[in-house]
Amino acid sequence: MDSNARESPPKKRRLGEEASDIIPATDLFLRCANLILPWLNSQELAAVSRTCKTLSLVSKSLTSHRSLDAARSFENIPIPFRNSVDSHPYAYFIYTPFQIPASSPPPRQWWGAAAGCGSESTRAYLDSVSERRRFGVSLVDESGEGMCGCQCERCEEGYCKCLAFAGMEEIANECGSGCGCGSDCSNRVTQKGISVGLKIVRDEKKGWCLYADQLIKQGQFICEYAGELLTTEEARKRQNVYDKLRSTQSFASALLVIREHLPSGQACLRINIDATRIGNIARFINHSCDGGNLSTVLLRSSGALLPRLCFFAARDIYAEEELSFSYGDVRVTGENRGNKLNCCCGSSCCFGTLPCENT
Ligand SMILES: C[S@@+](CC[C@H](N)C(=O)[O-])C[C@H]1O[C@@H](n2cnc3c(N)ncnc32)[C@H](O)[C@@H]1O
Repeated sequence: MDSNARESPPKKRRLGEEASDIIPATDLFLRCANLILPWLNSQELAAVSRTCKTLSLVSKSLTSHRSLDAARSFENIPIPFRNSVDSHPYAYFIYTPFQIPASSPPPRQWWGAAAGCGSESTRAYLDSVSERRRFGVSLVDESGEGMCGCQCERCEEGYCKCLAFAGMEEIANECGSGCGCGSDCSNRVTQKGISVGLKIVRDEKKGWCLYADQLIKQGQFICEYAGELLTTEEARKRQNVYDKLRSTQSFASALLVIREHLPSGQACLRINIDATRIGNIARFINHSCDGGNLSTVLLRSSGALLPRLCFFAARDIYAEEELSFSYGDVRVTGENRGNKLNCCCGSSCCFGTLPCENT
């Protein structure tokens, strides 16, 4: 027998090891990559993809999956990114469909791969989302015996006679965790998540923008503004950091300060929601000096401590229209911070600068 044609010696097996148990090293490497890479943020993914061809291919596939759904299956329908302006395929942030307490450091989230151990943790989180039914921070104890709420079994859209009779019409607008009606109740429109076609489109001047991807009828619910709930002290700290980042690089923050005037007219509740690191697709809604095409409503489900900022269509909105609202009055709030941003809303009444809150 020719020495070149000699068979290589059989691979040594450990006791009890079957031939079918041996996974080729490349397969094992690929499996590990598919388990680990979906947990990485965009910068980490880019760094890893430069190390070898296999990781570059896995990263490419993850990137294209990520660009197909900013909402990572947390919403009823996917919300894709569209970019014909530069080379950013998607924006990286952690997705939450509702307000959550501030988290430091931000958690990791599985994104971009169809199935695996990470997708199970996403599934568990999704189940807890539907369990909580978007009530927000609650005043109702675990047993469901609410401080407020009703025993209704059926309510009309936008109206529950128990909430009105209890003298709570100014405070609670939707049924919540203390109510007897179920999640199918028609007085829980904003708790059911996003049901209109949307997409996130890149603009040269404004960065990412939220667009309608279908006709949205006047009054239809779009989404709520979800993110981390911050104390005012933490909001001020973060705003300083964001201002500094913005002065050295292109950086878009999404920290919103909301003031709720309570029925007495005297007290004012201040809510700071930061969607910069953890948020939902509302973080892509840009400012328009003419008020835009969205109306904002502070909605509180019965039993909830804090209201939620919800966006509705202020008029019929056509597919391919950008969604926008007014961030505030530029003449009142714009004076205070030096670091002003140019407004590119394009409306005929544009003030030239973006409103900025002195947090
Ligand atoms: C809540 S984010 C909106 C999404 C943002 N465009 C992005 O790329 O992530 C707010 C930031 O968007 C930009 N922006 C919003 N409205 C704008 C406008 N009318 N003109 C220019 N930039 C705008 C500013 O950088 C602002 O700080």
